[in-house]
Order: sequence, then structure tokens, then C-alpha cells
Amino acid sequence: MSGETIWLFGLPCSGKTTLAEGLVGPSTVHLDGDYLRNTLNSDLGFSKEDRTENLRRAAGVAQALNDQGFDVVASFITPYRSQRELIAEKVEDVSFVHVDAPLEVCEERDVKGMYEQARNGEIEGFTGIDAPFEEPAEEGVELAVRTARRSEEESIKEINGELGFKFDPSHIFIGRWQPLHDGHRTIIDSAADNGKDVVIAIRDTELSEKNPLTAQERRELIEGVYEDHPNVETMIIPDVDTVAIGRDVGYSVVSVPEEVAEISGTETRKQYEKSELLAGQHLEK
Ligand SMILES: Nc1ncnc2c1ncn2[C@@H]1O[C@H](COP(=O)(O)OS(=O)(=O)O)[C@@H](OP(=O)(O)O)[C@H]1O
Ligand SMILES: Nc1ncnc2c1ncn2[C@@H]1O[C@H](COP(=O)(O)OP(=O)(O)O)[C@@H](O)[C@H]1O
Repeated sequence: MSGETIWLFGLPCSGKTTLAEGLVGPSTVHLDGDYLRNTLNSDLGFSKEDRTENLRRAAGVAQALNDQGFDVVASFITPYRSQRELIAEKVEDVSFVHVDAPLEVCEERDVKGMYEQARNGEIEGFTGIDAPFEEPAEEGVELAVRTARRSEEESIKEINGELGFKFDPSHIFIGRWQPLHDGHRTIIDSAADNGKDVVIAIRDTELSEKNPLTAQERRELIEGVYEDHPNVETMIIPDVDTVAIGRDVGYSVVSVPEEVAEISGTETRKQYEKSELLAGQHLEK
């Protein structure tokens, strides 16, 4: 299963970093121009050639992460059409979002005071002042988000609504989850925090002493715990008593490590009232 990339581009202070931070979750990687320029790309300046090299490397990292199942949100000025076209060639599954605010608005925001420095001649070749930003006219720009007229939350919603990362599960965890406890979470998180899309299948058991929570109650508990994980979904399934497993049929079966298996649902149920379980009070993580 490979991941995909959302590439945010636009003028300095248009809102790329702010929106990228709102789009990333625990299994999404954020590649930011400012960050990479202080690390991997600290040898590069802001000539057209250096910007292209900066973006070529960033695109390479994005594709490597996508190949390993991670989704990527990239935020770079990416000022030239030719650079956007290069990225489209290098990153197999990329969607471009133009983070669009008029120059006056960006200059007014001037988060790091760089527009002022550029106007005073202290920085040369600053995008929007004395270096170009080519407005997107090319095909392949999926969305323009106008940040001058919208709140950050609205802009994030707009991107998620249009382009939200595909849910493409590679892991299914089948259980009763009576209740979901830290042992379960350890195994689920080991996949979910590593870029995997995960389905938690909840067996629809009859209510009993061993099964105090309805399937819907467990679903709400689990969804509350994983509310910040867009890569985790739940599904209620019949109360199956057998899972037939094939051999060499395209999936692997993984056993739970001993230290995790020792965490006991029975003990948890003894120690907590139902209302405490539903409120997640038994969860430490
Ligand atoms: N001359 C010049 N022009 C534009 N930007 C400059 C310049 N010098 C330094 N900076 C800072 O570098 C950040 C942009 O880096 P990027 O890697 O996104 O730029 S590019 O895509 O390679 O054009 C940019 O950050 P953002 O404001 O977040 O876009 C600036 O803080
Ligand atoms: N709709 C919006 N989307 C994103 N940022 C916004 C929006 N409205 C106002 N802003 C503000 O604009 C500034 C953008 O800064 P930043 O995200 O660092 O831009 P960039 O990464 O493009 O240089 C932030 O101070 C942010 O709070």
C-alpha cells in the first residue's frame, strides 16, 4: 500500500505551513520548506536553480515516504510552473493546492518580518517582491484555497473535503474490545502510528457479564480514542466464532506479543464501573 502527497504552494505568508500543520496526523509526514532548508537543504540558496534543486530533493523524499505507505503534506513556495511540473513527474500520487492570498495580505501578515527586509533591500530575490511567483495556469492544480477570506479551520476543511487522503486499509484487528484497553492500543498503534490505514472490527456480542458494553458503545469509545487518527476506522461485524486463515493468500497473520497479551480485559472489567469504561478512565496512554 503506498501513500499519497498533498503539495501546498504559494507566496511566503500565504498560509502553507499553518494549513499543513492542520492536515497532518500521526501517520502523516510534514515536509516544510523552512525546515528542510535548515537541514537537508542547508547548502542551497534562492536562485531559480537552487529552488529547483531544493524541490527536486523534497519530491524525492516525498516519493520515498509514499513508497513506504506514509502520506505526505509538503509546504513549499514552489514558485515556478516548471518546478510544479517536475514534482508532478517525480511524485506518483500528488495533488497540488495553491494556497492563495494577495501579495498585500501576505505582506501585511509578514510573519517573520522578511517582506519588510526585502522591501528595505536587506534580502535579495525574495518571492513576491523581486523574485517571481508564477500564478498557476497549468493543468493539474487540484484546488486553490483563498486564505485571505477564510479562517484557518475553513481552509483545512476545504482541503480535507476536496482531497482528504484515501483510506486504504492494510490492517484489520478483530476483537470484542470489552473494553478497548492499553494492550489493544499498543498493537493497534504499532500499525496506525507507522503509516498504516487500520480497521478495528468490533464483534457484536450479546450483553453478558463478560460483555458489558454494546457494540455501539464500544465503537464510540474506540472512535473517541482514535479521533485524531484519520487512518483508523471502525466496523461492527457479526459475533463470529471462527476466522479461517489461508496460507500464501496475500496477507500475514501476526500474534500479539506476550507482554501485551498479559493485559487482561477481565481484570479491567473488574476494576472499573461501566460508566468509567465508557469514559475511557481505564486507559493510561
Ligand atoms: N529570497 C527568499 N525568497 C523566498 N523565501 C525565502 C527567501 N529567503 C529566505 N526565505 C525563507 O525560505 C522559505 C521558503 O523556502 P521554500 O523551500 O519553500 O522555497 S522554494 O520553494 O524553494 O522557493 C520562506 O518561508 P515561508 O514564508 O514559510 O514560505 C522564507 O522564510
Ligand atoms: N485561512 C488561513 N489559512 C492559513 N493561514 C492563515 C489564514 N488566515 C490567516 N492566516 C495566518 O497567516 C499566517 C500564515 O503564515 P504561514 O503559515 O507561516 O505561511 P507560509 O508557510 O505560507 O509562509 C499565519 O499567521 C496564519 O495564522
